[in-house]
Amino acid sequence: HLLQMLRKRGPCEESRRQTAREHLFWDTQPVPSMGSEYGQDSGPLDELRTVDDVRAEPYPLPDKFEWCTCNVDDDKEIDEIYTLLTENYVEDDDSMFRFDYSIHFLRWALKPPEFLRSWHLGVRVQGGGKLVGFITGIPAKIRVFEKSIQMAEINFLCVHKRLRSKRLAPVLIKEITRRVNRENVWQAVYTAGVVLPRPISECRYWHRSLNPKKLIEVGFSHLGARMTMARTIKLYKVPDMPQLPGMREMKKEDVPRVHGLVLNYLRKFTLHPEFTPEEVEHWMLPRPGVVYCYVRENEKGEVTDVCSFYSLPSSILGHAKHNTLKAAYSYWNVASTVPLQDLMYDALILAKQQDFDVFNALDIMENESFLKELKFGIGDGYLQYYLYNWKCPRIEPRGIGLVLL
Ligand SMILES: CCCCCCCCCCCCCC(=O)SCCNC(=O)CCNC(=O)[C@H](O)C(C)(C)COP(=O)(O)OP(=O)(O)OC[C@H]1O[C@@H](n2cnc3c(N)ncnc32)[C@H](O)[C@@H]1OP(=O)(O)O
Ligand SMILES: CNCCCN(C)c1ncc(F)c(N2CC(C(=O)NCc3cnc4ccccn34)C2)n1
Repeated sequence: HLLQMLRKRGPCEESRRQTAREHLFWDTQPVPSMGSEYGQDSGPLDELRTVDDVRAEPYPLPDKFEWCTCNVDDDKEIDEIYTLLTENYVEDDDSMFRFDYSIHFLRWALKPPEFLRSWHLGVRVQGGGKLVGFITGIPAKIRVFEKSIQMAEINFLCVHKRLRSKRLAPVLIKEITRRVNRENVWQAVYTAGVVLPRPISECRYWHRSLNPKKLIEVGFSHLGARMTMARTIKLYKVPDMPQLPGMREMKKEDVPRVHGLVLNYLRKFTLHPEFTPEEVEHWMLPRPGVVYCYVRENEKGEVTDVCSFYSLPSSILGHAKHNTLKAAYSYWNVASTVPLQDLMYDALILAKQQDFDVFNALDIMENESFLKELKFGIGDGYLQYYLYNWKCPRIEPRGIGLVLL
C-alpha cells in the first residue's frame, strides 16, 4: 500500500513539491504564485501602465548573443527557425519523439491577420550567427469569464540544447513581454507541458490509434494484454468513407457560415477566442499538410456542422524503420445537427484517409463526450493553460474553448 501511495506521484504531488521550491524568475512576474488560492475575482496583477512606461530598448543579452526579429517569409530565415525547432523543441519525457513543425505550418501559425513581425523574436550568436533561441507572439481577442481582452498568444519558446540552464528563457520571455507591452497589450495566454506558476487549467491528451501496428512498433503505444496484433488492427479499423451524408472539404464560400457556427459555439466556454471572419478564414480554410477542415452540407445545401484538425508530425528519435509519427490534432469542431460523436467519427475516418497514424485530442470543450466511445486512450501528457497578468478562478477542462498550436 505504501508503494502504491509513493507511485501515485501525479502532477498534484509534483506541484506540491514545486510549492516548496521557489521560481526565481516566475516569482518576479505578474502571475499568481504556485500555492496561492484561486479565489473568485478576476483582474490584472500588475499596476496599470501605458506604452510610454515601457522601456524603449531591448533587454540586454549575455555577451556573444544578439536579438533578431525573424522574417518568416524569408526562405533562409524560416529554414533556420525550422531547423532550431526540429532539433531542439519539445520532446516527450523519454526523448523518443520531438515535434517536427513544418515550414508551411510555421508560416500559417505565425501569420494570422494583424500579426506583428516584431513578435517573431530570435536570439543569434553575435554578428548574424546561428539562431539559438526563439519565442513568438500573435495577437488574439480572448474572452475569459465574460471579459474580452486583447492578448498575445505566446508559443514556440525554444533554447538550443547546448545553451540550456543558462537562464536564457527568462530573458526571451522578458523581451517578448516588452515588445507586446509596447503595442499596448498587457495580457497573454500560453500552454506548456510543464507546471509553472500558475495553471488556470490542467488538461489531458487522449490518443486514437489509426495505424496501431506502426504506433506499437515505434513505442508510442503497447499491445494490450491478451491482445494480438491482428485483433488490435481490427479493433481500430475505420471505414474508408465518412458516414454522415454531405461531408465535404470546407471552401472559401463557407467562411461566413462557418464563422457563425464557430463564434456561436465557442461562447459556451469560459476561455475562448473571439474570431473575426478573417481569422476563421485563416485558421480553418484547408492547407495541405497543415490544416484540414470539413463541413456537412444538408439536403437544402446549408452548412450545418464543421470539423477540423491540424497536422503536427513528430520525429521518431533513433528508430531503424520509422522516422516520422504522423499525428492529427483535433482543432475546431461544431456539431449542430448531428451528435458530436458522429462528427468526430468522420474526423477519424478523414484523418485515416490522409494517412495519419494517430488522432490526438485534449479533454477540453465537449470532447469528453466522445473520447471513450471512439476508442481514444488517455495519454501521459498534461497540457497546462496559463494567463499572464490576469488572475482568475480555476477553469475545468470542459470550460476551455481554446486550442493553441
Ligand atoms: C503581456 C505579454 C506577456 C508575454 C509573455 C507571457 C509568458 C510566456 C511564457 C512562455 C510560454 C512558452 C510556451 C511554449 O512555447 S511551451 C514549449 C516550451 N519549449 C520547449 O519545451 C522546448 C524544449 N525546451 C527548451 O527549449 C528549454 O528547456 C526552454 C526554452 C523551455 C527553457 O530553457 P532552459 O531549460 O534552458 O531554462 P533556463 O535556464 O533558460 O530558464 C529556467 C526558467 O525557465 C522556466 N521555464 C522552463 N520551461 C518553461 C516554459 N515552457 N515556459 C515558461 N517558462 C519555462 C523555468 O521554470 C525557470 O524559471 P523559474 O522556475 O526559475 O522561475
Ligand atoms: C505550446 N504548444 C502546446 C501544444 C504542443 N503540443 C501539441 C503538446 N504539448 C505538450 C504535450 F505533452 C503534447 N502531447 C501530445 C501528447 C503526445 O503525443 N505525446 C507523445 C509525443 C509524441 N510526440 C511528442 C513530441 C513532444 C512531446 C510528446 N510527444 C503529449 N503536445
